[in-house]
Amino acid sequence: MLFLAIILFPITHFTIFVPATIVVGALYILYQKFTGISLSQVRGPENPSFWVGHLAEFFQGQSGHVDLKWAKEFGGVVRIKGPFGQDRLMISDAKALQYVYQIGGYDFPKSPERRALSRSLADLGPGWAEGDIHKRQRRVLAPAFGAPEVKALLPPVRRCVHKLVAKWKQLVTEAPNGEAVLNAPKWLGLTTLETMGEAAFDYRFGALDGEDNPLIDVYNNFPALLFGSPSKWDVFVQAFTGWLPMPVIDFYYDYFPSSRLNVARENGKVATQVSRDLIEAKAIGKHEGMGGRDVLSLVVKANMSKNGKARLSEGEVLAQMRTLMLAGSETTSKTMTWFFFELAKHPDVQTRLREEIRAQEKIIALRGDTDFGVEDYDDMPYLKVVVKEGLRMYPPIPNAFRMTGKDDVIPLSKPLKTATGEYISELPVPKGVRIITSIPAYNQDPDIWGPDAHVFNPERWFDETEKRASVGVYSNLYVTSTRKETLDPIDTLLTDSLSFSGGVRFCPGYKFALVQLNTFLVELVRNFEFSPTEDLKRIRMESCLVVVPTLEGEVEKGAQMPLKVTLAPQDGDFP
Ligand code: HEM
Repeated sequence: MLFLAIILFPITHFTIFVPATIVVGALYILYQKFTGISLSQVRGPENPSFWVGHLAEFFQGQSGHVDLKWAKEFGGVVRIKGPFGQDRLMISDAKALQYVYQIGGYDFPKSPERRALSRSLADLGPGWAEGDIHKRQRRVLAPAFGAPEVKALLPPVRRCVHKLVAKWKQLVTEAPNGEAVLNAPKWLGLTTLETMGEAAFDYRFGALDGEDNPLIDVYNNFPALLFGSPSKWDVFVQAFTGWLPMPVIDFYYDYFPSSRLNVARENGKVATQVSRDLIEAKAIGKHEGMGGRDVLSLVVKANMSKNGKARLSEGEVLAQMRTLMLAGSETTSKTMTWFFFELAKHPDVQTRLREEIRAQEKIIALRGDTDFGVEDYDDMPYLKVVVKEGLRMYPPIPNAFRMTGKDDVIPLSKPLKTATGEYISELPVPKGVRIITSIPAYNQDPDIWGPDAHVFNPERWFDETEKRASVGVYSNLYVTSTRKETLDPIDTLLTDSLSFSGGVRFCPGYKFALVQLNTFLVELVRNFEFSPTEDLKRIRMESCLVVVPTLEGEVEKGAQMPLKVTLAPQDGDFP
């Protein structure tokens, strides 16, 4: 096939892309002229390029920066341009987001080019699926992520974090002056991968033991290698594929010669093989360390209990595993990295959190225990607000890419000023418009979070009377969409921001993610003190599907965030 792809490269390149570009461009300009609903009244920045519109700025810049700039200048709905002057909408208005995520649901499908991208990353799993197929897949995933099931995942997560603690203690005590400089994303990434392996699949990667494992290689730096620093050509081709028929887009992802796409292909091959081996091992009774309570066993069991069309095919089960591996490890590890970035910059927050941890340690000791449970996390108000604030400031998946599935009217929470100076409270949109939701612009909207919305300030969550009331239920998209009445201790750890998405595609792994985030924070802050290095002045929020920290001038080195780490003061050391 590779041979065929090499032969076809010049053919696909010139006989598909070039003429198709001209035809599609001309057709699109005609279409724009003659379709009924126009978006011309929606304001937005001037188009910098006929070929890529604003997409280069969007994908090449730091995550969230341009979103915040545009939202500040133009409001909750901004018209930006794709290739050939194609209109796209960037949305951060609360009511509009609620409409797109929840009320509209499958009426706002992923665009074909994003579905094809999801397929290349995790096959025909939930990231690719739409409508009934998506519902069916989510029904099989759901039983693995209930509150009791997720609580059972705490011990393996804790075990992995303890391993990291032991590693870091060794590095810190061996370092000159007891101060080590550690690259946080590397260590947190390896540990998250290990927790995903143990808790989700009952599988040991050996990531923290320096073991050779092909999966570690293919997941290491995966988002940065695949999506980091795209050229204008990369941006154009990715957007342009959206105009091609689905089989051609799939062909492009499967065979088009590209070093970036090869990263995804290699990842897919290895991840599918490991997933297949694991499922087989489960079928013959190996890997039963978690007694069948790991996510994979529960998914396989839920699937067995379904009949006929409700059941997932073998390929779909493999796709669920690849999705979980990808969606579960990179998101949590990168979020955690940004948490420690803020803790390093805010010693006051770190000290207060450590004091709360020490106080809870005493309560735990009194009951004759040593380990923190989910209920302990729930009893720690400061820990909760640190997690919420970290997630608000650093949503690891900052945007969702959708399109309008039909002509529609999107309601707005704040009147939107149009190009003619009028104000509108709802926006008519034609079918087929690409929509980019901006979680950073929503999570940092000053009308919702106050004038200090751009500042990391866990305290804000203690002020329940505050401005979030101004947008009512919409400030809390996720909770209103699903379960307000069934609050469990894990649920009350939930963030009110949009970082776990909402509606039909809300993150199914959020409870597990919260268990991980709380465990990492408690165990690491309990044992270590973090402070910034000079390098943090060069930190960049690289937009790589997830938000990867890199250093200005060294972007090609992938994820970097060097932090100074020392042993934490013990009880008597507190001032
Ligand atoms: C801090 C950690 C995490 C954050 C902030 C997060 C956030 C998100 C967001 C925003 C989406 C929706 C993307 C979209 O709308 O297209 C999503 C989807 C998803 N997440 Fe998470 N996630 C996290 C961790 C996890 C974990 C630990 C798992 C599983 C073990 C997981 C599994 C999934 C899956 C399977 C989907 C696809 C859902 C679908 O398309 O129906 N996530 N996540």
